[in-house]
Amino acid sequence: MSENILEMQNVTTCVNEGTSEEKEILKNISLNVKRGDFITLLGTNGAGKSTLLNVINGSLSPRSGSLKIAGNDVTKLSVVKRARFISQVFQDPKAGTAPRMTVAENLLLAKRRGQKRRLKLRGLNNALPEFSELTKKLPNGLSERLNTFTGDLSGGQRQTLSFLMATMGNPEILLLDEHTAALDPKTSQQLMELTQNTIEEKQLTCIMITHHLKDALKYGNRMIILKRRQNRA
Ligand SMILES: Nc1ncnc2c1ncn2[C@@H]1O[C@H](COP(=O)(O)OP(=O)(O)OP(=O)(O)O)[C@@H](O)[C@H]1O
Repeated sequence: MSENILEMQNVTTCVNEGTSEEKEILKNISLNVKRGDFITLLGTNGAGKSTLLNVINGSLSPRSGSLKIAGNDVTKLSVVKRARFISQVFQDPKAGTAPRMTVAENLLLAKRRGQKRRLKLRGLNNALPEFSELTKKLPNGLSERLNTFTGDLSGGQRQTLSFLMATMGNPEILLLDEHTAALDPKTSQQLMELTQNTIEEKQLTCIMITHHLKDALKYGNRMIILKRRQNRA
């Protein structure tokens, strides 16, 4: 398959625009991502990797250039509206889940993503067998913690849950921003294996930021290295 799922054309981004602190972060970046690509994104601290993901997820608007996802021009689309195409897992295990909700409640929210919001989490009991099945093969004993508040989970369990929630709806693009970096080596390795298996099984398109060249070479089919611009502070 050679269809481009993401087309980024000459994107330039700027922070603190119009002030003395104005700074260009990305300049004229063009990138085509094919459906099914698993891209690993490397670069030194401050090179602009997270900024690139922020432009894709819509939390940062480009100063110039354009962005298409699945053929739709999303350049001016808000983060919320882009959420039907994109899922992201962040480095911080606290970022992807609601701490005062249980694992099962979080999963139900993820399952109903894009549907009309309801005040009550109806249907939770009916969904429990499905969630039990979904989590059974996952590392960290998550299937034993379905009724635990996510705030009481370990970092590894929480990050595994965030990853499951991000991928259960088969997003067009999965963005991983150093999602294993806060975990111990063994847990990090388990989550990387889960990541690779899920991407393969669901044939997802993924861009993953990592600082580990070994992981970048092992897991991706394409590697991109962002270089920090010399004239930037
Ligand atoms: N809102 C902002 N205001 C000012 N500077 C910013 C802002 N966002 C990013 N930057 C700067 O832009 C540059 C790129 O940041 P970014 O977080 O994208 O880098 P990165 O490659 O992800 O770095 P790291 O590997 O450390 O996470 C950095 O110099 C950062 O300080």
